[in-house]
Amino acid sequence: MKILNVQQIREADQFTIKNEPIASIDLMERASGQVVNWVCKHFSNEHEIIVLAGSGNNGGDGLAIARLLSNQNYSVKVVLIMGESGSDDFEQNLDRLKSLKKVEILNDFNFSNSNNDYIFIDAIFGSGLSRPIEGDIAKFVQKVNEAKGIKLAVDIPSGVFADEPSPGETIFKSDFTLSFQVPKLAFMMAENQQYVGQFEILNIGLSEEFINNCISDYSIYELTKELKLLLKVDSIAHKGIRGRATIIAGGHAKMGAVILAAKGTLHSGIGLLSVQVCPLCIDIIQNQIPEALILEDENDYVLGSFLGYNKQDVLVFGPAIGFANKTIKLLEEILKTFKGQLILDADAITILAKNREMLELLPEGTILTPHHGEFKRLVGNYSNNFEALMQLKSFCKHHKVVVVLKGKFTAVCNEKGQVSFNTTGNQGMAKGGSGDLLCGILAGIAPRVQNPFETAKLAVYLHGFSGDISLKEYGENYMTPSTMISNLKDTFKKVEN
Ligand SMILES: NC(=O)C1=CN([C@@H]2O[C@H](COP(=O)(O)OP(=O)(O)OC[C@H]3O[C@@H](n4cnc5c(N)ncnc54)[C@H](O)[C@@H]3O)[C@@H](O)[C@H]2O)[C@@H](O)CC1
Ligand SMILES: [K+]
Repeated sequence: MKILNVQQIREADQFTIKNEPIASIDLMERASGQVVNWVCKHFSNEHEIIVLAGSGNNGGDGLAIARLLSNQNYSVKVVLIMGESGSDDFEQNLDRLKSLKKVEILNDFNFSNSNNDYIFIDAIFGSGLSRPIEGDIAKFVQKVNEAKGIKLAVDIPSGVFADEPSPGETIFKSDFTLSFQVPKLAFMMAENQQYVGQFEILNIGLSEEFINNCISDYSIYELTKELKLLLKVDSIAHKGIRGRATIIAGGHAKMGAVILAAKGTLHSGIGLLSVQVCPLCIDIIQNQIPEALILEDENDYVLGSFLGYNKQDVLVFGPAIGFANKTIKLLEEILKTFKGQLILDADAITILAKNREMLELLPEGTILTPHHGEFKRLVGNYSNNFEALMQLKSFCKHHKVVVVLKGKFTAVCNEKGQVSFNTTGNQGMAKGGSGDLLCGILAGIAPRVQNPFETAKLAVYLHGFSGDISLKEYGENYMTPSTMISNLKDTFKKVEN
């Protein structure tokens, strides 16, 4: 699903109005109708509806929504935040609403009576927001934010800028945001979560042709039939077709990370798995992962032996591996010689950040999987996710790598600076070991997908999906990366069918 900026969405509106053709007021009616359908589906007409309308087209939507909900027998009140004169479509909808005579139209609202059955619909500002909300409107929005009731934003919460950081201090806090046709970049930024709530994209019939032709660096990942085929192998498959992976992670007393990654790789379809371990840890792996071949390191407590790896399709390096000089040298050697798919995580990323000359050795197409703390070590500090995104794109372009920046909406970026956001996953996954499992899944599918960007997007999706199953099955407290490994079973069933 493509993410478009405000300018592009405006052009898509205009193109649709001209070429469908449809009058602007009728397009507004269609958009409002979709919001009303959604409300009717989710909330009974026992709820009291309060529509907060600005004077632009977002306000126009609000007035149409008020009329249509009233026609569905909801009790509706409208508060005109900016008076009675506004855009053409606003004024036309105000006339329609007045002639309906069923909806009370107010200039202010007494919040003291509001309760949890109230639904406040924010149609104050949409994509036309051009400056922070201030003065009386800000005071009003603050009162709504403090009031009891369900909060629903039309298109975008008032005060949130769609394409850039929102500088204002007063922003409508929604439980649900019902946005038209395409998601907005702001929805993918963790700092906006408290305002956006859960977002839904409503199809209002804007020209698909126009949207397909829009160029955008941003999209939301969706699993398609073609992507599912990436994981299929011939019925005469042998382990070579499924690929060979080696995991170089952990070290003495840090074998948990290795086991989680290794299980992730095995249960994602790898043909042959090898694990490099210190001699003292061989038994642990042989007990826990009987499928794994052991590559014995010559060091007792840290990993440091370069073992060739020339038959390997994919190599994971980093989880809990530490920072011993021998380990750093091993990574350097691998960067210089390994020709397959390299996946670098955790301590490997910190090693690169501290030994910056090694960054220039990164093979093209390497997948790096930092969380924000690790990414900041690589690129320096940033204060919001829009800045992080710019850093992400420039890092990937400069080093010609794929970076998985892990967070609420994990962003996967390729060497062209194209960014795909993932929407599977949940807060129950924010636990130690979750990243190790992701590395494992990446390694498990990489040899079949054979494209680092597609591998990373799909692995992040699968990882989040199994997290979502775990959440349903076990709840956010009980679930662990280990339950997610067992839920890979249903995850792959879904993907395979
Ligand atoms: N035909 C279309 O173009 C469609 C537009 N739609 C709706 O139209 C919205 C965009 O409408 P508009 O472009 O009229 O913009 P808005 O309705 O967001 O508001 C714009 C108005 O508010 C003023 N304004 C902006 N920031 C302000 C601030 N901080 N304080 C005070 N005033 C401020 C602007 O000067 C302008 O007059 C979308 O979000 C969507 O809800 C939908 O009806 C779908 C179809
Ligand atoms: K709004």
